Amino acid sequence: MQKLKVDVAVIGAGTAGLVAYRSAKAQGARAVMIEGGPYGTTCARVGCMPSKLLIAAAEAAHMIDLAPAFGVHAGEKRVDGVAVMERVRRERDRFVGFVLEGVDNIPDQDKLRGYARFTGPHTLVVDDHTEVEAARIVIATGSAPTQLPKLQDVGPGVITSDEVFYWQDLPRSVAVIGTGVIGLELGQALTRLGVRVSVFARGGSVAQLTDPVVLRNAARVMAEELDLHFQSEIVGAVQDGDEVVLTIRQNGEERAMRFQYVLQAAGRTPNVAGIGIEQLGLALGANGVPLFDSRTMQCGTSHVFIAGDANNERPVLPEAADHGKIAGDNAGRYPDIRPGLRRAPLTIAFTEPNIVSLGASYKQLCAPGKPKFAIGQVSFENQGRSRVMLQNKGMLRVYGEYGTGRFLGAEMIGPRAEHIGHLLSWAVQCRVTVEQMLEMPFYHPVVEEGVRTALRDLAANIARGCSDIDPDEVEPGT
Ligand SMILES: Cc1cc2nc3c(=O)[nH]c(=O)nc-3n(C[C@H](O)[C@H](O)[C@H](O)COP(=O)(O)OP(=O)(O)OC[C@H]3O[C@@H](n4cnc5c(N)ncnc54)[C@H](O)[C@@H]3O)c2cc1C
Ligand SMILES: NC(=O)c1ccc[n+]([C@@H]2O[C@H](COP(=O)([O-])OP(=O)(O)OC[C@H]3O[C@@H](n4cnc5c(N)ncnc54)[C@H](O)[C@@H]3O)[C@@H](O)[C@H]2O)c1
Repeated sequence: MQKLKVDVAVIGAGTAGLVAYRSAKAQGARAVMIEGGPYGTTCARVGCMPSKLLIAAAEAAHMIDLAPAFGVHAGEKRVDGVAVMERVRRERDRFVGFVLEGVDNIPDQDKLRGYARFTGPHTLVVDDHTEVEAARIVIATGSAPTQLPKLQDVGPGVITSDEVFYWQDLPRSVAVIGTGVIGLELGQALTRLGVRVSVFARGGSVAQLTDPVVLRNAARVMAEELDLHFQSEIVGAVQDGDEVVLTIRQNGEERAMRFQYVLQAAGRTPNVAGIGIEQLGLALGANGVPLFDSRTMQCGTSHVFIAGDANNERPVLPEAADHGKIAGDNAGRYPDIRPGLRRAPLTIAFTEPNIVSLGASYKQLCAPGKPKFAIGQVSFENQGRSRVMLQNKGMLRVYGEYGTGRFLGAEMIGPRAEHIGHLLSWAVQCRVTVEQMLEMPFYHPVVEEGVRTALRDLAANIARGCSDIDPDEVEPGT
């Protein structure tokens, strides 16, 4: 077996791992990056980029459906599934190509191919061909789609999002399990592209929303377009030829339905099982993830750091990059550990309307021991510009601190919310007050005028010292 001795070993060459490797090198460390799967990152290969490519095609199809309401008629709509998927794969491969170029530029002696597992606190074995002794280690192993026990070993018709972006054609029908970000983004996109889609949720969650008022609104808005079934339990599934017979229990009644595919979108599990993590002797938290400091990415006081989806803190791309930088810097300059830059939280589901949370969530603000907070809100149903664009759906709720008047966060479903989310998360990070936000420019006619309405409502409630919160609405959603 080949033996290697390094300052820093990074496990995983995804976004977090690549950034961690480069950051450790920049600190002057002798570093090696270990990758067991294909290079190219989850984001570019089977995540952010191909999903947004599919959504872009769906938006084009949707504009044709919407056009007659403006008096514009485009003729008969035809979706060429082969061409749609060919563009998704071609453009995806282009994005992956940029990542591969970056990997090619890393010296060969710094790259190891194979799956790493711990054999001791400082030792890793890679696919039984190399033993690595590392003074410090960064775990950046990402996450994998959660496999539902009721759908195990059914057959080729039960898939995850990983398979979707290798399709050669659009399927006839898909059952989506889960109303999280993946389920709603892909479920809506496929519906708009003419695929028969039904979405099943075991509870009532909608993407990352926790504010019960926004959540109810979002459930209604999404159900206007999607065949959405909340409170549905999977009873079982059987592969029958090229279809899956899926049995669902809803309101005590069982129903069997046929779909070409059943897409599991029930969350992602951090890849920390099966890598010998117990060899590290670290305290483990939920999902077996070592307890770590989210400012330094250090696990306990050890020489081990954890970054990206592997730590399950905020499993989105910008956070993976930030985690990787902090972990790599600290692993490189160990034992000089420093807190790195953490930004205001921001998550965006690229559904239409977009679903966004930023800053402190409603659920976080409702946590035991937290002081009361003020709420302001606006509906986009009669908002000027939203109506002009025929996108007058959804609502925004904004949160502020009594006394200081500081802006704390927001949850929303609404038009252009991906941009409004940025604006508001920057305000959270700048720690401005609601009054200061209202002193900023607002053009006309823009969706941001709706944001101003919500902020005015919030400012008034802060000034009054109380909000009109319905007691039925204080229980945060999930
Ligand atoms: C369908 C989908 C859509 C998404 N859309 C968005 C979006 O729009 N915006 C957004 O911000 N985020 C999005 N995300 C989330 C985003 O893709 C992830 O948060 C991000 O890619 C995580 O990066 P990472 O470096 O932690 O993991 P990865 O990129 O998965 O890297 C982990 C690497 O570790 C390797 N590995 C695992 N175990 C081992 C081992 N034992 N030894 C060696 N190598 C190992 C894996 O092969 C992998 O290459 C999406 C995710 C999905 C699935
Ligand atoms: N736009 C984006 O930023 C984006 C897009 C896609 C994915 N992602 C990332 O990928 C992660 C995974 O996405 P996701 O949609 O799979 O997860 P999610 O956590 O957003 O949603 C999971 C869904 O599955 C349901 N569920 C969980 N366990 C279940 C069970 N046993 N049976 C039935 N349903 C069950 C949940 O109720 C929920 O509706 C997200 O957390 C996000 O970080 C981000």
